[in-house]
Parts: sequence; structure tokens; C-alpha cells
Amino acid sequence: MPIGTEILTTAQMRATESAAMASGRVSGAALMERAGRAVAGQIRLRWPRPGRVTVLCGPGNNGGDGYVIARRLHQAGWRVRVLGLDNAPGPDAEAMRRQWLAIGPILPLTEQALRDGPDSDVHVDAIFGTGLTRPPEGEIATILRHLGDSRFRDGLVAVDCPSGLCMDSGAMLGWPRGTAEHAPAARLTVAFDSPKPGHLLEQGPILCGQLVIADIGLREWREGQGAGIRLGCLWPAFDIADGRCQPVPAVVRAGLDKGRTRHGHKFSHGHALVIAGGPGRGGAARLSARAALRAGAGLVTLCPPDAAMAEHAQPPDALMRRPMDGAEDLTALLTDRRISGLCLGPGCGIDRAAVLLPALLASRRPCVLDADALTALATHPALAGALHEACVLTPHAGEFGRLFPDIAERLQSGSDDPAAMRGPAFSRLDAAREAAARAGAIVLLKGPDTVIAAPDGRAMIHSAFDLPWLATAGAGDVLAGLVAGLLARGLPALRATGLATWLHGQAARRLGPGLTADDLPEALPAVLRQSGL
Ligand SMILES: NC(=O)C1=CN([C@@H]2O[C@H](COP(=O)(O)OP(=O)(O)OC[C@H]3O[C@@H](n4cnc5c(N)ncnc54)[C@H](O)[C@@H]3O)[C@@H](O)[C@H]2O)[C@@H](O)CC1
Ligand SMILES: [K+]
Repeated sequence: MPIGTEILTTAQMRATESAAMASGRVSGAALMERAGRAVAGQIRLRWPRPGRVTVLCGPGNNGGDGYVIARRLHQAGWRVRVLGLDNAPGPDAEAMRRQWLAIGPILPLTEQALRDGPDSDVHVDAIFGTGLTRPPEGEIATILRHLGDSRFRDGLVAVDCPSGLCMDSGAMLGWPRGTAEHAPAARLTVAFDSPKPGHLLEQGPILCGQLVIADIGLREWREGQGAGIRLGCLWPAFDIADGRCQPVPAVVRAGLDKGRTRHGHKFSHGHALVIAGGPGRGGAARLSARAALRAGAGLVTLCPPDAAMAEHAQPPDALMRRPMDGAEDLTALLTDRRISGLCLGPGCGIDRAAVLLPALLASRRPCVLDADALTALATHPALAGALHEACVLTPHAGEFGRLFPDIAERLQSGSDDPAAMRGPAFSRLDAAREAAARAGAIVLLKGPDTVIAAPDGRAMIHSAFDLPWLATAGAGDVLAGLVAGLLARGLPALRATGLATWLHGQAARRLGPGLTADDLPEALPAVLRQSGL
């Protein structure tokens, strides 16, 4: 079942296009015309008065789109300059190129030609799209670095993606991994049919500027691809075809009714257990517990060791407290079948987490393992064998590196062949999926580009590049608590994780700069109400 907005890898996009063309109901040229028309339309929306535009056309179909854009803008009264290559493009791009040649000349695609011309209000980057297979070199690399000058940014429009961006990973091929200095950063990127992972990961959101997804009529063939990668959230700069943000991803609605009937008993809304640490370190777990309550768990019990009970006496009074000293206490508690979600890790202490993990995992109860529980897993690898599909691991990059050092190393080096850096580069999506498959659990790899993956390969991306203020102490504890609360309510683990991540981001968006983690659970009622949940 589709969840949220679908994301396609470049291979899935190509397969979708091929299926559409094989159907005989749409031609490659028609798709190209729609793509070019969509970009020209978006340019005219932002620059209503016709101005000067330079269109840079590359060797493939991305370049073909560029010739369509040039023609359409010319027809709309723009003064158009086209730079292109002599390479024989494919038949569709060649047809578009000829149509342009009937209107105007094609100058060489060189930095010199770019510099020589009169100033343009808009530059259209139609050099490479999904066909990028290796880092740009030579003259084209020089052009891209030239376009990377910040003075171009306000007028740079990327067709499908900024050229050089690997649309499967969000890495700029040819740039050191994790950097994009002097790469062509667009004000606007018009991508076709669906976002690709690279629009949302790593450098993608920084380089794409505003991302608009243009509908070019491929939906029925896309749905046949069984993509399996789902977007759990859209960030505000994200426009779906009709120019609006999608208000609430389907992930938010699906399955939430469970345990929320009008006549429901508190136990039918689930019982979450949040395990706290020793004296003086209870704050993190209390944040998690408050978030679990706000996520709608019917009951939430905070379980510190007996020696720390006293410091949990303050509100919220809705929280229950119960001492839990060791694994026997946990096992005894878990004989209560109504406990339907657990949270272990925030402020717990690594030793305590290691002691409790075997009993927790043996119960096969849905759980989120965060912070110290992840470090305990990394230091006691034998425990990992007991992980199961209802476990959610929520590592940040450092914890991920300790749990899955070889996968983190591949991600760091950027590609299976770092010397040549041939795309598609190994991505955070690949890393999270591989880790989830190995662990047999859900993996939520945190970052401004959070990736959530299930062992069967289903995945979501949550882009929060617009929320720098969410990187604050305790925000992760709140996220873990939200996951635990939703698990307790009976949501399947992947869905609970996606929804928790989305709610977390929405709460942060609502609060804005200056938020503290304490504010996040309190912002949830408004987010839930606004989303109609
Ligand atoms: N196929 C279709 O039906 C449609 C494709 N569309 C456009 O077509 C694009 C994909 O077109 P292509 O597959 O032709 O690929 P591109 O236009 O992205 O790339 C062109 C060619 O450049 C070569 N190349 C790759 N990396 C290179 C490098 N570093 N240096 C030099 N050459 C390099 C490749 O051999 C590739 O075929 C999409 O991004 C989109 O813009 C749109 O027209 C919509 C319809
Ligand atoms: K491009």
C-alpha cells in the first residue's frame, strides 16, 4: 500500500518511462515535450516578465528537455541563448534540437561561450539528469564550477537535478563526499514524476533549492514498478505537481484508528514502558515518557531503578512510575501482556541497558532501542542475534558507525569504486537498508535527511533540512518516546517509526527556532489536531 509520496530510484524511473513507451500510448518525444513545458511554465511563474535566458544543453535527454524549454520560452517572448554539444543525441533529443535550430543557433557548450554572452536573468542547467554515470570532467566540469559561483544562484534553474548530482545518493560526483562547494546550486529544480532519493539526501536539498515535482503523466506505469521506497514526509519547500505541499502523508492516517475507538478503554490504546537510568540521569527517559503519552498511548509507565524513584516524583501526573532494578523485574513486568511497547536507552546507562536487553528482546515485544541501548548492542554484539522485526533502532551517524562499521565505512568512502566514483554512489538509503536487513529490525538513521528502513527493503526518507533548530539536546529522546507510544498503540514498527518521525518534524516546524526538547511533546496536540488525527 502506498505510504506518503513515492520516491523512485533512477533505475525505477527509467523502468517507468520504458513501460510507458512500451505501452504505445505515449512517446518519448511527448514525455520530453511535457517535461520541457513544465520547466518553462515554472520559470514563467517565477519570472512573469520575459527576460534573458541561457539554456545549457547536455548530451542526452536532459539536454533534449533543454531544447524544449528554449523553444517554449522563445515563444513566450524571452530572449534565449542556447549552448549545446555536437554529440549526436538520442532521437527524441535530436528532434527537439532540430526544432530549436529552426528558431536560433546553438553555441558551443564551453565556459568561454558562457562568459562571452550578455548577462542572463535565468540560466537553465539541462546538462545531466538521471543519466549521469560518472563525475563530470573537462569542459563540462569547468562549466559546472563556473555556474557554482554564488551570483548565478538566484537565477539558476535545474532540469530534473543540478548537473553532477547523483540522484540515487545526493552526492555530487567528482566532489569530495559530503561537500558541494562551488557546485551549481539552483534556486529551483523541476524534477519529473517523483522525487528521487538524491533530491532529499546529503547535498541534494542544498543544491536543488526549491524542488517542484512535475507530473508528466507516468502515474499508471509508475505504480506498476512496486517501488518500495516511500516518502514519509514532505518539507515545506516541496511542491507536488499542482504547486501545493501535500498536507498529511497517508502514513499518518493509515493504521492510526487502531486502539482509538470512541468507546476505547485506556488499555485498548496500549501501554508503553519507558525504562529510565540511575540517580541523576532520569531527564532523558522522562522526555521519552512524556512523548509516548502525547503520542496517545493509553498508559505510560516510567521504570527507573528503585534508588532513582524519588527524583521522578514531579509531574506529569499522568505518568505512572514503577521501580525496576534488574532483568528479573523486567521479566516479571512483561508477564503483563498489555504492555505493548517499550523504550530502552535514553539516559539508561550502557551497563543497565546491556543487563536488560536480553530479557526485553526475549519477550519479542515491540520496542525502540536508542542511545545507551545502541551502545550496549555495539559492545555486546551477541545480543544483536535476538533483534526482531518489531525492534526499532534509532542511531545517529556515530552510533550507526559503531553498530555497522563496515556499512558506515562504505558510506564514508562514497562508492563501491571510490577511485573512479562511478555512480550511483552508495547512499544513506542503501546503508540503512543494508543495516536493517542485517539486524532484522527497523533502522532509523538520524540526520537532517533521516532514512527509515525495514528488513524487507521498504524505506522512507524524512527530510528536515528546514529544521536546523531540531538538532537540540533531548530531541532524540522525544523521538524514541514517540516511536514507543505509537508501537504501544499497535502500529506496525515501520509505520510507527515513520509517523513518529513525521510528528516530531511537524512539532519542530510549529515551534520554530528557540525550541527545546521539552517543548516538543507539548506541541503535539496542536499538530495532531491540525492534521485531523
Ligand atoms: N526518458 C524519458 O522518457 C524522459 C527523460 N527525460 C529527461 O531525460 C533525462 C535522462 O536522459 P538520459 O538518460 O539521456 O541521460 P542524461 O541526459 O542525464 O545524460 C546524458 C548522457 O550523458 C552521458 N554521461 C553520463 N555521465 C557523463 C559524464 N560525467 N560526462 C559525460 N557524459 C556523461 C550518459 O551516457 C548519458 O546517456 C532525465 O533526467 C530527464 O531530464 C524527460 O525528457 C522526460 C522523459
Ligand atoms: K540538469
